[in-house]
Amino acid sequence: MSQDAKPIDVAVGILMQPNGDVLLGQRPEGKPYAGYWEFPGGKVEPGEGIFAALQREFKEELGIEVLDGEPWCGVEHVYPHAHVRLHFYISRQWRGEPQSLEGQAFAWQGSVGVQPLLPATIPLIQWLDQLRYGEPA
Ligand SMILES: Nc1nc2c([nH]c(=O)n2[C@@H]2O[C@H](COP(=O)(O)OP(=O)(O)OP(=O)(O)O)[C@@H](O)[C@H]2O)c(=O)[nH]1
Repeated sequence: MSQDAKPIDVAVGILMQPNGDVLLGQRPEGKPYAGYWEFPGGKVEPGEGIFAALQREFKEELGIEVLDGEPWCGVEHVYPHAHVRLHFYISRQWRGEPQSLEGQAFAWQGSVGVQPLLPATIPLIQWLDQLRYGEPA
């Protein structure tokens, strides 16, 4: 895909437990960057709201019903395969336990230790630590 192509909107959810742990998933085989860790989510479909897309992706990938979400930050990144505009939400309320419906690994993490992370997601980890633990930049 050309780097000038219109960015693709992607809805991404950070499920946060009361103790600050967050859920990450590993990209399954067959997708670009397979094996890399990411926050769950996926592309927004035409005519779909971003939060609605997030709810759909969590249902499809993890069997979770996301009940609320606060828009947190946006990140644009140009990959060789796509120019993406990521919309990160923080959610503290959901229903259900994560299940690996697409065969992917997932993990709850305090200080995020899984690697490798998708390049556009790397800066988020430090911002998240600042949000959760008030660490200086
Ligand atoms: N879910 C998610 N996607 C991310 C993150 N960071 C990041 O760069 N992305 C990028 O956003 C895009 C998400 O697309 P995807 O391929 O996972 O979406 P999808 O599940 O709708 O895929 P599909 O086209 O196979 O149905 C990918 O280009 C991925 O590299 C992240 O933390 N979470």
